[in-house]
Parts: sequence; C-alpha cells; structure tokens
Amino acid sequence: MSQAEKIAQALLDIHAISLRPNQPFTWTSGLKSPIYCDNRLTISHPEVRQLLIDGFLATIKDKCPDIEVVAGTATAGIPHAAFIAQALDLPMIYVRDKAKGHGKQNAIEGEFEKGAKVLMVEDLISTGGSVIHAAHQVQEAGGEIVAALAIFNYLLPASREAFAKEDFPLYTLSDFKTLIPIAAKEDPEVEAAQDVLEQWYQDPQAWTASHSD
Ligand SMILES: O=P(O)(O)OC[C@H]1O[C@H](OP(=O)(O)OP(=O)(O)O)[C@H](O)[C@@H]1O
Ligand SMILES: O=C(O)c1cc(=O)[nH]c(=O)[nH]1
Repeated sequence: MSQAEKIAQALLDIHAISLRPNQPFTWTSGLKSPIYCDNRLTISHPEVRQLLIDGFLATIKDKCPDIEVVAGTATAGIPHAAFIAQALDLPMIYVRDKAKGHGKQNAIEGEFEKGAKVLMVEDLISTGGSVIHAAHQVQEAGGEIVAALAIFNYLLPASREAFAKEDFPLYTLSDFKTLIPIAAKEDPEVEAAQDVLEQWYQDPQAWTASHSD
C-alpha cells in the first residue's frame, strides 16, 4: 500500500469519511457535497496521528527542508502544525480566519521574524480558499511562504486554479481519487453512491446549484 492509500484507509477506519448523497453537506466555500472528510477526528487516534506526522515529516524532508516556522490554519490545521513544529523543534504560529474582535485583535497568533520561511499546514483542501487566505495574511505580515501541506485533497479544479496563481506549491498526503476505490471496495454504501460522487466530482458547482433549496 502506498502512503496515500494507507492514510485513506486510516481515515475510513476511524469513520472520518461520511456520505450523505440525499442530505448534502455544506462546505465552508458554500459548495454542497455528498461527501465530508472530518480530519478533526484524527487527533483522537494516536496511531493515525503518527501516520500523518510521519507523512508530513517525510514530505518536509523531501520538498522543503529549509522551513523556519510552521503555521497552522485555524482551526483544523492547528493541531497538525503543533505536532510538526514540536517534532522539528521549530517555532509555530497559527492564523485565524479573521482577526479577533477583542483583545489584541490579532489574525496571526505567535510571532516570527520578517523574511522567515513559513510552512502553511492545513487539514483539508476543497477549494484551497482557507489556506491561501491564511498564507496571504502571513505574507502581508512579512513571512515567505515556502509551501502548503495538508492531509487530504479533493483535487478539484477550483483548488488547482487557485494554487496556480500562488508562488508556493501544495503537497498533500492523500486525496479523493485514492480514497474512493478503497472505500467502494469495503463499503456497499460507497459502491452504491459512486454515480452520485462521480456526477458531483465532474461539476461541483452545477451539483450545488441542483441541490440547493
Ligand atoms: O479549501 P477550502 O474550500 O477552504 O475548504 C477547506 C477548509 O474547510 C474546513 O475548515 P472549516 O471552515 O470547516 O473550519 P474549521 O477548520 O475551523 O473546522 C477545513 O478544515 C479547511 O480549513
Ligand atoms: O470544504 C469544507 O468545508 C470541508 C470539506 C470536507 O470534506 N471536510 C471538511 O472538514 N471541510
């Protein structure tokens, strides 16, 4: 099994993947979807956490060994950024989706030096909007984004187009195209939903329009 397959299998084993073709999920981008991947559950499973950390660290060693700061995207990216920062003995920051309305009104918590090489850590890429927004905030504060790293990528054209406009690469540990064949083999519900999933995947915007109230 490849690393991407092992991680897909682990997500299935902990029931992080939910299917609701008849009662679609609403994503943060507003898209409707018959599938939801809840990476937040991974933090409750030490063996899955370790699998992810091993994957993250191998990717960092291979692709961006010179990072100086690890940035978590609020909220689901934060624990993974913390695990990575701890393992590499690096400073960590996290980026809120919007600045606090009270206290110090920070959007970025923690600190880093201008020009620092920053790795963005996110749990999941749907449109890529959340991590790209967070990366822009770090850039505005003087950080140099070296790469973005996430657990799971839907591999949607929207995210491909969004990352094509950025000057940093995205690396992900597993993805929709790896997950679905594994899920379909072990779960008759996924097997039965394959047509819906394919229809959604071909055009999530059109699927959203036809599944909105
Ligand atoms: O690629 P995108 O279209 O931006 O979607 C992915 C984002 O959506 C989810 O966050 P959510 O907004 O649900 O918040 P949370 O992390 O606080 O749970 C997920 O954790 C990613 O951050
Ligand atoms: O786009 C999202 O909001 C989203 C999709 C998904 O599968 N999982 C998740 O946590 N968020």
